Order: sequence, then C-alpha cells, then structure tokens
Amino acid sequence: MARYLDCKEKGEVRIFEDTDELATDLADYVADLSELAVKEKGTFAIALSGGSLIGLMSKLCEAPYDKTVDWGKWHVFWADERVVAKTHPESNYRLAKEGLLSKVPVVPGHLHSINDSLSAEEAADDYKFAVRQLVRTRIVSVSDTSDCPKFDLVLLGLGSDGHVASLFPNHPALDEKDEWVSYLTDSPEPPPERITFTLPVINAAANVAVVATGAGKAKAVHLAVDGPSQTDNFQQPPPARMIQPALGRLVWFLDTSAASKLDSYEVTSE
Ligand SMILES: O=C(O)[C@H](O)[C@@H](O)[C@H](O)[C@H](O)COP(=O)(O)O
Repeated sequence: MARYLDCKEKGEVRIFEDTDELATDLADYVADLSELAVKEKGTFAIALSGGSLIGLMSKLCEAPYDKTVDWGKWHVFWADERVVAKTHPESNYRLAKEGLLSKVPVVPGHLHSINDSLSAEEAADDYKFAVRQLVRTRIVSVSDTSDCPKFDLVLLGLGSDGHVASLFPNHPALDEKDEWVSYLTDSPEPPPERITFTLPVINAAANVAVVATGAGKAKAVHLAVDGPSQTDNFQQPPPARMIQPALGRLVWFLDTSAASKLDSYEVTSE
C-alpha cells in the first residue's frame, strides 16, 4: 500500500512497497498530466533524464496507456544528455528511445534531442535555441514569473551524491542563473561531456517529479527532503535540495528503501 506524505515546501512524497507499485503510480501520474496539458494547450512538453527512471516508466507502453495517452501531442526533451552519438550505449536519447519511445506512437519530429555532432558547449547553445523556438511557437509554455520555458513535466532521477539531471554537487553549473542549458566537460560521473537544464528551468516547470529507488539513494533522499543538518557541513545544499518549483508542483516517487532515512512526516492519506 502506498503512503503519501505532505512534506511542506519539499512537495508530496509518495512511498511504495516495491518498484512495480511505484511504476504503476508513475504511469498514472504521467498519463494524467499529459491529459490535462493536452486539454489545456494542445501539447504535452515533457523533459526526461537518464538512468533507472526510463525502466520505471515502462508501464506507459502497456495497456491502457499505450492506447489512452495522446502520444501524438507529446513533445519530448532531455533534462540532461550525455554528449555522445545517439547510437552510443551512454546516450540518454537512446535509452529513452529503446525503453519507451520506440514502443509508443510519438511523432519522430517531436523528439527534441541534442545535436550530437557538436561540442558540449555548442550543443548546449544549440539546444537552448531549439527550446527557445518551441517557446515562441507555444509548443512549450513560458513561465509566469520569468522568461524561462515552463515544461509541463520534468522527470528526474536522483544520484546517490544528490545530483539531479547533470547538476552535480559543488559544480559551477549549479550556480547558473541566466542560461537555460549548461554544459559540462568534467562530469564527476562518466561520460565527462554533458548538457543539462539549469535550476531556473527545472524550477519553472509546472510539475517536477524525482524518482529514486534502493537503499543507495536513502541518504540523498533524506538530505534533499529533510535538509542537511549543521554537522553535515555542506558548502552548498545538495542539488536535489535545490529543486524548488516556483509555482509548480513537486512529487517524489520513492520505494521504501529509498525513503528509509526520511524523518517522520504526518501521513495524510493512504
Ligand atoms: O544522464 C544521467 O546521468 C542522468 O540523467 C542522471 O541524473 C540520473 O538520473 C541519475 O544519475 C540517477 O540514475 P539512476 O537512477 O540510474 O541511479
């Protein structure tokens, strides 16, 4: 049985007994947001990360979602991408294509992946330009509080070091205030060259979900949701703690292992 916790400004925390239950609820959540966005504005602009998240989205390829979701209205972006060829085993595009997008009727022209023939710096600029065009044409909404794009949903995994997208602890990309897309040539995790949406873009989204499973994520989940204590002695809060949608809604999808180090919160429903 899932437990839903309301963690004040850190959003809603959903805790599931196992990954199968989590995947079912995640599919429902994405399908509901897709339906709402399509009804309101005719498109659903979703940004994906890499890692285990894509496997956890696999129920979207199954009944009823394979038929009920309006896949033709989806526009898919990458919250972060490794600057490698699209056929490379480390490509987030390839991961999402093979695990999800090739199994549902999305429009190939609606998959907004990076230009992998460019350097990381050029690819970040090029991606920002591409997103800007889609904001101009209203495929992606614009934030009510800044000039940032307002994605309908940004889906993030969580690293055990607290990174989200390719925003790593103490990396200068975390401090970016103006650019929509940053680049890295020194990612602490391979491959070194990546591009990533910046915090202002992630925090401008209408919905942000962070998905984490396994005991290896428990400490990072605790630091992100409960916050570091003084003895943790961080120069800067962990990146996941800096996910604070300005007007949007933040939801954490956790299994019991990933949630195991959370402080206790009042259970609001079952
Ligand atoms: O491209 C990337 O490296 C990812 O976008 C990254 O942010 C990922 O989501 C986390 O590292 C969690 O990955 P796991 O869920 O596989 O641990």
